[in-house]
Amino acid sequence: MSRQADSRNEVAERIGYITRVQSFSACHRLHSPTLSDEVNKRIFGKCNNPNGHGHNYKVEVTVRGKIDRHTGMVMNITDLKQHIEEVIMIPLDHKNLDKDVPYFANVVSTTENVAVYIWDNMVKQLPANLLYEVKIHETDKNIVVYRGQ
Ligand SMILES: Nc1nc2c(c(=O)[nH]1)N=C([C@H](O)[C@H](O)COP(=O)(O)OP(=O)(O)OP(=O)(O)O)CN2
Ligand SMILES: [Zn+2]
Repeated sequence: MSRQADSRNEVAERIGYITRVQSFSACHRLHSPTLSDEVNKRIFGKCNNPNGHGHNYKVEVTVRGKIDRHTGMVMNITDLKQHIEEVIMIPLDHKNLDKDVPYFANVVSTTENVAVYIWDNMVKQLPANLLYEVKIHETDKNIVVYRGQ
């Protein structure tokens, strides 16, 4: 091993990324309380159906941080699983997002806003500066990324 590599092994910090994937099922209706019924129908089309529609969402939660030289981990995935259970599964799985989740009473339940909801709650639970990205597959074709900006 070269001297440079030796010195990197001794002092340099390695940055790693961990992604945990979690699926949940929920229904919703795209409808903005700040727009008329007519405009809602025009903008959201079939997704404004008064009785709603459902998705099998797939969420990817990514954390970024130093690989601890003692544990070999950015964070323990067992802990990440527990946070995902509390932030995603308990409040959102098998729920009507608009009616069961108070946050969406006045916030349109687009996938962008679901990603913001997950980010805002996940960031409260994780150690500072660890959360990197929330990616949601609403369908196989519709994917949203939010990085807290
Ligand atoms: N910017 C956004 N646009 C739309 C969202 C959203 O969350 N953000 N959501 C919807 C609808 O809720 C719905 O998810 C769209 O479903 P659909 O068009 O059926 O999904 P696909 O594109 O995968 O289906 P195809 O019919 O095969 O194209 C709409 N817009
Ligand atoms: Zn939808």
